[in-house]
Amino acid sequence: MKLLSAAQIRELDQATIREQRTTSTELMERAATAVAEWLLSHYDPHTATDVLLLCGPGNNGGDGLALARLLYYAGYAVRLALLPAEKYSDDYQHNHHVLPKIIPVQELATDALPDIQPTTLVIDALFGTGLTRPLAGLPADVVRHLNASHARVVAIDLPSGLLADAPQPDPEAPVVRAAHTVSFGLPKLAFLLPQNAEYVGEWHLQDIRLSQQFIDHADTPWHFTRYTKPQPDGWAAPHTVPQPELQLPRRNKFAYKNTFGHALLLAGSRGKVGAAVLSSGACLRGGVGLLTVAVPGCGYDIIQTTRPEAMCLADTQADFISELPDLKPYQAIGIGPGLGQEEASRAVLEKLLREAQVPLVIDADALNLLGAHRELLDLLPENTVLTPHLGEFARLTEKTKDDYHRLDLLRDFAQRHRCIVVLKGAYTATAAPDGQVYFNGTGNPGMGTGGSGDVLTGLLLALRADQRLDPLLATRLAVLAHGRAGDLAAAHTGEAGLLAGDLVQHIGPALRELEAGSLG
Ligand SMILES: NC(=O)C1=CN([C@@H]2O[C@H](COP(=O)(O)OP(=O)(O)OC[C@H]3O[C@@H](n4cnc5c(N)ncnc54)[C@H](O)[C@@H]3O)[C@@H](O)[C@H]2O)[C@@H](O)CC1
Ligand SMILES: [K+]
Repeated sequence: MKLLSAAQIRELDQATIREQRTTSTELMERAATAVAEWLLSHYDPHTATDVLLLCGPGNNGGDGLALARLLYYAGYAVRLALLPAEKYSDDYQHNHHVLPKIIPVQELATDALPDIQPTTLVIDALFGTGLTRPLAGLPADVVRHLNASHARVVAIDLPSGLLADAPQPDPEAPVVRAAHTVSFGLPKLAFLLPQNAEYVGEWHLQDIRLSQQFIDHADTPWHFTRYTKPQPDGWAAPHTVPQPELQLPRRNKFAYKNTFGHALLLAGSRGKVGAAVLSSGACLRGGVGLLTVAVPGCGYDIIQTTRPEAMCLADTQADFISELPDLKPYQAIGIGPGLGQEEASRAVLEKLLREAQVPLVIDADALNLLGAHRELLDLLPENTVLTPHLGEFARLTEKTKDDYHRLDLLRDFAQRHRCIVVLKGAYTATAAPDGQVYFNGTGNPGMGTGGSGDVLTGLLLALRADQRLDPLLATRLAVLAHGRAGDLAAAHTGEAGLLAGDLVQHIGPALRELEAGSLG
């Protein structure tokens, strides 16, 4: 799904009103109803006995007023605290007018801040996408007062004070720290950045039937991919059932090994042969046709024993890789997991970049070598996939000011070097050579464990060797399936107990779920 800017979201609201011949008041009612439904399914009216709605003067505040009415009728004990302003939006005024008179209303002032107890459920409807400047004065006092309480906060659309699509111009200005943010239709770019996690909390999307036509035509570089269960095809389901965004094509009954390619993995050094074991396991589970693993001499017995399905080439050096094998047999080549940074290994990487005629996947120490020898970046073949974590990415580019700056650098890097960059993190961001960026929605914090990246490299290598997939689809599928494997694994092990080896075990089931027409 696309991520739109605050300006595009305003246009989207207007387009929805025009296209559906409805009114902004009705759209606000839909929005408030959607939030009320979310609250009803999360907080019982009998236990949430003190619900305080903080409302600003615009449509976000209007949502809050409409919500107060709906919650009152649903049996919640609600009270309102309103920010005074010179001007209120029309729909704010309408919803103020139709508010049941029995609901207590307080006008906010610096010396009249609301009573907030740890047991109060606070709905933040101060500001949404219409925020134009950092909070100051009374609104800032209200937000500081709220953040100092131990109350649970649910933000409508956006935590107040946060911009939907840009960094905070004033880092000193306060932003509401919400436990949950309930937003409409599409996620906002701000939700996906680590620097905003403390404000956004968990975010949830409620469908309010915003214009799909407008969304389809909207121009944006930002996309979000989440796992959706595929619908069965054939007789069981009509064509009208939406299929997931990303699908792995089913294997043709007459397909043979060549379709799935012969991959070469260069990995491992003394003390880090485990990286080669994990990565090769992931490549095999990723469905590669044939796999050859090149390791230093010390890794030969290990690979032959742990991965009998793979062929193994032993380097003449015992401790690190110093030789590039003949590249002719291979349809895709991966390099980096546990490689080390010996000069001989750097020379192998350089030779590979100069000679390779097939897709490359570059990870870990191979990225560190690129960072230390930036002149090698000019040799990257088009559509090479690089998989840095934040630290490795910083070594390839420059020190970043904030998460937005990092995204700019990411897009710029992918465009300049005509490659695909997978920036690993909570919402792994894949940047394509055309500057489009795809955030991934699968995965969990348990995957922040040694070897998890090696598994992604192996899986990516398998999908890049698959002759049926284009480079970007292969990369996005690998990232989605890697996260999904993590989620399936964590269901058994818990997040803390998750090991990279568990990811390998769950790649098969994750890929099966992503197969076109699969019953999941
Ligand atoms: N437009 C629509 O049709 C819909 C809008 N919706 C809601 O409307 C919100 C956007 O509404 P608005 O565009 O009215 O904007 P907001 O309600 O987010 O804020 C705008 C108001 O805040 C004031 N303001 C902005 N920055 C300020 C600051 N730093 N300090 C003090 N005052 C400030 C503005 O002067 C204006 O009065 C969305 O986030 C969403 O919650 C939903 O009801 C869905 C439909
Ligand atoms: K809000």
